[in-house]
Amino acid sequence: MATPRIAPSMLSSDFANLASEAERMVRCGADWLHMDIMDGHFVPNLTIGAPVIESLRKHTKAYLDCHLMVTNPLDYVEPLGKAGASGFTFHVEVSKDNWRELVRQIKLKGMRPGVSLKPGTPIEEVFPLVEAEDPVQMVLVMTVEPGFGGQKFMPEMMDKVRTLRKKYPSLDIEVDGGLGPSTIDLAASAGANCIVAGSSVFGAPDPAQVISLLRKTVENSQTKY
Ligand SMILES: O=C(CO)[C@@H](O)[C@H](O)COP(=O)(O)O
Repeated sequence: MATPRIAPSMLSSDFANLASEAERMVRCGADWLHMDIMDGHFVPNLTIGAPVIESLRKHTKAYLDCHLMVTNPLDYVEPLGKAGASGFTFHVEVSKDNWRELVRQIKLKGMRPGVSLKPGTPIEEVFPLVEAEDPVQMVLVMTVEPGFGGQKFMPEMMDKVRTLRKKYPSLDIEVDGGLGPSTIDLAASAGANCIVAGSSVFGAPDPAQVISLLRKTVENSQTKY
């Protein structure tokens, strides 16, 4: 069984107070901190890069789950490894020719490799990466178009999660976009165990309560599939 991981998306935090926001999320029960790295090219938004991860690393020991929404992920491996990133999840759409090299480099730099796919990308495209001799260790199924927080969850993406869970019982399957108390049932019952949640956590009067509810829902669902 895959371990439940609740990962608040720091994209919804107050970037001017990133260190204290990170500490607050850890105090509220976050397992991972989800860091959205966007290059303004792969997606129409620009966020943070290795220098910010390096600064944040000085203030927290938390697992920094980096999601690379960038056109050239290979360029980010060395700087992010040095900066102290924990997970490095790249997009399959831009890595068709070099994913083996990417996975190799990510591991070499001490990070955990993951692959992500946009809503329009068929799930079959990630199978070779999970089944490789040197495989990715997580698949991140996007449940919104990547680029911005606060969008509506796409329930039709749950077919992808179900397919993955059936094929790979112990794989880390992460979902990202529009997750919160009203959508977690669908994601958890489909088989997701890593839950990224931005606005539902940061916008809640009691983020700890939301994080706890997300975790309990994942735990309860795991006994049923
Ligand atoms: O990667 C992304 C958006 O591209 C996400 O991580 C969002 O930041 C999630 O935010 P919510 O949909 O939970 O508000």
